[in-house]
Amino acid sequence: MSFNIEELSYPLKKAIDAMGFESLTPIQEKAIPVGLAGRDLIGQAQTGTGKTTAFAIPFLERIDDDDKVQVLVLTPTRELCIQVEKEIYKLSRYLPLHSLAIYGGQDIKRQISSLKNRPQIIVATPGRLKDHLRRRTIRLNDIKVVILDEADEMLNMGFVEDIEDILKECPEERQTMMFSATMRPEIKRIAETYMKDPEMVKVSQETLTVPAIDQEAFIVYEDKKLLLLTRLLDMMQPDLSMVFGRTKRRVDELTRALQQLGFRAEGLHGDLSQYQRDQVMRKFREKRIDILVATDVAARGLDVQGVTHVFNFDLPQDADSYVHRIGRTGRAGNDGLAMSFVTPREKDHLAYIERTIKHKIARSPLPTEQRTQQVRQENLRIQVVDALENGEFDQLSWVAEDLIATYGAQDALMAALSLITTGDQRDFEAKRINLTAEKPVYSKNSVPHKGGRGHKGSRNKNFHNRKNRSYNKGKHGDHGKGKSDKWKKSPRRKNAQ
Ligand SMILES: Nc1ncnc2c1ncn2[C@@H]1O[C@H](COP(=O)(O)OP(=O)(O)OP(=O)(O)O)[C@@H](O)[C@H]1O
Ligand SMILES: [Mg+2]
Repeated sequence: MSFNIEELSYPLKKAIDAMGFESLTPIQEKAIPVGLAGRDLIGQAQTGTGKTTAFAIPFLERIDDDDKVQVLVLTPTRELCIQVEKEIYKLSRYLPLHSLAIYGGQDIKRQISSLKNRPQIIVATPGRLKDHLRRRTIRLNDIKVVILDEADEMLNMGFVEDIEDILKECPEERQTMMFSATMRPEIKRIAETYMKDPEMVKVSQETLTVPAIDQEAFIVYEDKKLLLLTRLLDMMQPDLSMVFGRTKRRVDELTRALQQLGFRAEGLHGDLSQYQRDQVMRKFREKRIDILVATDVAARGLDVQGVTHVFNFDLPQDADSYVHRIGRTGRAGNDGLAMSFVTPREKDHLAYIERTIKHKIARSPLPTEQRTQQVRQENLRIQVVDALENGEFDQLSWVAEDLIATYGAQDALMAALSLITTGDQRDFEAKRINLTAEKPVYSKNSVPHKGGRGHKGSRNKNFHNRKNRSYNKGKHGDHGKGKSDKWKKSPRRKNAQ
C-alpha cells in the first residue's frame, strides 16, 4: 500500500483539503514516507507533478514550533523562492509555524525585520542568504532539514560554490533532500557528495517530458519568427502563454514588438528591478497580461494556472532547459502545447534535444497567409457568436437599425466586423518589425548533418506527416471535421488530479 493522505496529521490533511488536492501524486506517495523517516533523498519526477508538496510535507510533520530556523529550502530564482514559500505557507496554515522568503532585490532591512517573527522555515535564493549569513542576521546552527529545489541547476557552475558555502554553515547531522525533473548522472554523483546514503526516489517514465504536453517544431528562418508567432497567437488565442527568448535583449525587443502588435505581453529577465519583476509576475498570475516573454530565468519551477501554450521563440542551449521550459504548461493533469521555432541550421540541435528527452517532436508546416486569414475569420465568428449568446448590446439597437436601413444588413455587418479584426494589419506590421538576429544555437552534443550543411536528410521527410493538418478544428469554426482543437482555442483544462 502506498502512502496516502489519511496517514497525515490533521492540520496537514485539512490544509491539503483546502488546497483542493484529492489524492497524492506519485512522487508525493513515494517521497513522503522516505522524507518522514528522516532519510536523505534525491527526488526526480516530471514537471508539474507536485514536487514542492512532496518535499514540504515531511518537514512540516517533523519540525516543532521552537522559534529557531530549522528548515532551509534553496531555489535558483527569486520568483520560484516566492512561489515555494507561498505553497509552504498554504500547507502550514493550520500549524504553529512561520515561513519566510529571503531573496535578492528586496530591501534587506525589511527582511531583517521580518526575521523578528522567528520563522522556523526559510526559503531562500543563495546569494541573498549568504548576505544574511555574513551579517549574522540568519544562523543555520539549528537546521534540521535542507532542501535544494531544482537541485541539478543549483549544483551547476553558477551556484555550486554558494551552495557549498551555505551547507558548511549547516550542522552535519541534518536531512538533505534534492528535487528536480532532470538529474543527469554526473550531477547526481555530485549531489551524493553532499548527502548521507541518499535514497533515489524516482517516478520513472519513458520520457523526460510530460505526455500531456503536445510538442511541435516549426522550421523557420530567423527573420520570419515574429510573423509566425503572431499568426499562431492569433489563430490559437491561448489563455496564458509563455514565450522564451535566448537573451535579455531578445526578450526586450520581442516584448516591445508584441505590444506594438496589440498583444498584452510583458517581459521578464534578470536585468529588471525586483519591483518590475514582481509586477510582471503579479499581472501574469492575475491574467492582466496574456503573454509572458522571458529568458531562462522563468524556465524552472514556475507554476502559473492557465498557461496553455509555451513557445520556444529561440531553442534553448540544452535539453534540460527544454524540458523545464515546456513544463510551464501541462501541469497537475492539465493539457498543454509547446511549440519550438527552429532555424534550418538548428535542425541538428533539435535532433539532440529529441534524443535526450526520448521523444520525437512533430514538425509542423508553417501557417500560410491564406490559412491564417481563414482561421482569424472563423475566430471572429466565434467572438460574435459568444457576444450574441452572452452580450448585452440593447443600447446599440438604434445604431444597428439605422445602418441596416441605410446600407442593408450584410454590408452593415461586414463593415462592423472589419472594425474588430486586427489580423491582416497585424501581419503587415509584423513583417515590418526587425528584431536583432540571434545566433543559431549549437551544443557540443548536436551532431552535424550527414552530408554537411543544407543536406536534406531523408529523416526529415518522416516529420512532415502532419502536413495536411487543419489549423482550426474547434467547436464553432470547423464544421464537424477532426477532433483536435489545439490550433485555435486553448486546450481544455481537465480538473487537477
Ligand atoms: N496532490 C495534488 N493534487 C493536485 N494538485 C497538486 C497536488 N500536489 C501539487 N499539486 C499542484 O500541482 C501544481 C504543480 O506542483 P509543483 O509546482 O510542486 O510541481 P513540480 O513537480 O515542482 O514542477 P517543476 O518540476 O516544474 O518545478 C501546483 O499547482 C500544485 O499546487
Ligand atoms: Mg518545482
